[in-house]
Amino acid sequence: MHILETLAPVDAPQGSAVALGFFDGVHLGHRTVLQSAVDYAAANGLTPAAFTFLLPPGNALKGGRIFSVEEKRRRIAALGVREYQEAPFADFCALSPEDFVRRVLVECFSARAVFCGDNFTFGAKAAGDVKLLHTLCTPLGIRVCVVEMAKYKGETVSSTRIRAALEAGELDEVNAMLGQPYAIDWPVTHGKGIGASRLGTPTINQNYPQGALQPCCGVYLTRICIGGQWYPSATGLGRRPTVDGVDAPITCETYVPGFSGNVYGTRPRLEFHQYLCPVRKFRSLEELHNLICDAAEKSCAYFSQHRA
Ligand SMILES: Cc1cc2nc3c(=O)[nH]c(=O)nc-3n(C[C@H](O)[C@H](O)[C@H](O)COP(=O)(O)O)c2cc1C
Ligand SMILES: Nc1ncnc2c1ncn2[C@@H]1O[C@H](COP(=O)(O)OP(=O)(O)OP(=O)(O)O)[C@@H](O)[C@H]1O
Repeated sequence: MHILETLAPVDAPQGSAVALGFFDGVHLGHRTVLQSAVDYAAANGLTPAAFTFLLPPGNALKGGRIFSVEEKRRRIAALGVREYQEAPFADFCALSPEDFVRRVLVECFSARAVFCGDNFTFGAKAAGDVKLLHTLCTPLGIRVCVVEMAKYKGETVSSTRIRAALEAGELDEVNAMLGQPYAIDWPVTHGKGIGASRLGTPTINQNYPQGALQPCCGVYLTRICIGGQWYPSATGLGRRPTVDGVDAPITCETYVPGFSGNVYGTRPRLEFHQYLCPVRKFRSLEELHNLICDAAEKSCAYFSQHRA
């Protein structure tokens, strides 16, 4: 997938079929939009493309980010999008709906067809809706394809709903709506070294950056990809009441049984598969050690049954 980080013409000599949206989570609905554009492009000799955008970290327009920029790109690339435009929000947010169609769809994408869901809005202050998109695109020979809204348990899937489920610790619901396990890939940082020196369970620390949505604190069964290999693992996300004060920062730490190696500075992918229990204050480090080993055993058992 070719990534353009500015509002500039993409490589689409025969024109493109473009999926439109922010796509945080690349959830079931987003997948339908993106896949429809890819399929339409293949059937009509067009370039499969997506238009999305970057919001500054503190921007609350879309809530906390479900995925890193890289994770979102990875999932969209896997669907077959070839030209991916990720413009800074500030570069186009003041455009009127008419100017959005001209500057973005015509001048950047040479769009022949655009794909979105029923709730898609565009242009300054989200003034344009699907009806206006039809009105503006049809005379220009751009086909507007509105996909059916994806539902889960009878209700529309949305990034907002997935954020709420993540915060509530409803990981099964989250993963069902995403269509793939929730995952992070934050850089590995140094912890206090207690895990390796005093607990016998060294951990990989991947703390959430500003602007990222932090899921419900707790202990999770996870798997982690290091050097191209997946390992069952157990992750503690929370304040570590056993070793830290109550107002210490939240950390995200993963114990990978059987793994030893230096991963500082790398960005391993960590997939969350099951919520196990809340984080607790233990009376001794031994009890904490037992919890971590027990969670790791459960993870190994889980992945020996569920080949992902
Ligand atoms: C699977 C797992 C579960 C954890 N659960 C808890 C917990 O319930 N209570 C707690 O105080 N700390 C918990 N932790 C965090 C540990 O306190 C932390 O990993 C340990 O102190 C090592 O910290 P370090 O990275 O600074 O060396 C957990 C860690 C893991 C990996
Ligand atoms: N459930 C869904 N089914 C089909 N398409 C959807 C669905 N949800 C969103 N879309 C479409 O996917 C594209 C990206 O949408 P957007 O990123 O705004 O997602 P969202 O899930 O509605 O997010 P939020 O909850 O943050 O508003 C848009 O074209 C939108 O219309």
